[in-house]
Amino acid sequence: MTSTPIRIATRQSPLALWQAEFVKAALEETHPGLVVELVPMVTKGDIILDTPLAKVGGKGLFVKELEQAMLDGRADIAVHSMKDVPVEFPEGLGLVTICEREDPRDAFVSNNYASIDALPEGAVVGTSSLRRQCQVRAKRPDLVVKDLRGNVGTRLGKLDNGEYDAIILASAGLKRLNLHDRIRNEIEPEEILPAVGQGAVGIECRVDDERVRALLEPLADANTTYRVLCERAMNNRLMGGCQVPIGSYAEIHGDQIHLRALVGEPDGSKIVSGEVTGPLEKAEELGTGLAEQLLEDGARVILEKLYQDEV
Ligand SMILES: NCc1[nH]cc(CCC(=O)O)c1CC(=O)O
Repeated sequence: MTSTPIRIATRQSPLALWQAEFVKAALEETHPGLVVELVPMVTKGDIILDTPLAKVGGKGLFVKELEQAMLDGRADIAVHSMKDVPVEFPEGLGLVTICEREDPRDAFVSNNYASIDALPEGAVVGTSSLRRQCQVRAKRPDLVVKDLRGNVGTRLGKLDNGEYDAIILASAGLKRLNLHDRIRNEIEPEEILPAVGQGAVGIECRVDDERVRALLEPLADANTTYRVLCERAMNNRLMGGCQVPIGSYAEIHGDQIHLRALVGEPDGSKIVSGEVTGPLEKAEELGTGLAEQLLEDGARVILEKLYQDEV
């Protein structure tokens, strides 16, 4: 079978390349004869590596160039970590496929300590995520949280240099890069709620590209899709980007979906949390409903201060 190749626009970090290769392999396996090519690109987020992301307006920093390539016809799809995908898409593009989720939990990584609880007073924890910072500080106000940027390898290097006593990373990223052995402790959602969509890979394409959409369809995982859409509906109502202290986690039990979520002050001094359970086919309504409840319960005050705008 000869056919036009499918071109995947991708960043060049090891994790981004792993994800693009994963989708390439899945497409080629599902559609024998199909040719899939990677189109490596550099995004603004890759260039501004020294400024804390929260200060440069993290939203979408890593995806704009990939989206432009799809709009210009230089690429057909882009593969994203769902937790980095912004709420809105440019006209003509959409997220059409969500693949099976890897471990959604955060991982505690340290050369000297076994868990957050085991850290001594004043220990330095590396993370640039306000969500992680908020939950770590809420649990252990005595710890010092220090900014930590760069791709997974860079972050591990900074830990090994002794700049931090421990760092927190997504388990999924470490597992994908064959770095499972660096995980000292899988942090359960009860301790730190993961980011919306964490551990799931999603695929974006031109919404009117019927051929590509049909080719992508078999790669979708129904359960992951319900869970991530539920989490994202909650996040969308809160207008959350990756730089807002919002955690959430949806799980499926039979035909029911259970969603937990929280919004906190970055310093952990206040956390508003809640949960909801309901029928799977109502996943998105449940997410929006939980967001409304969180706003009523105090999240509105926290978020309006962060956004300096009405929620
Ligand atoms: N924000 C960066 C990012 N985006 C996705 C992952 C990990 C994999 C995933 O969640 O799918 C990571 C690294 C991390 O947070 O440690």
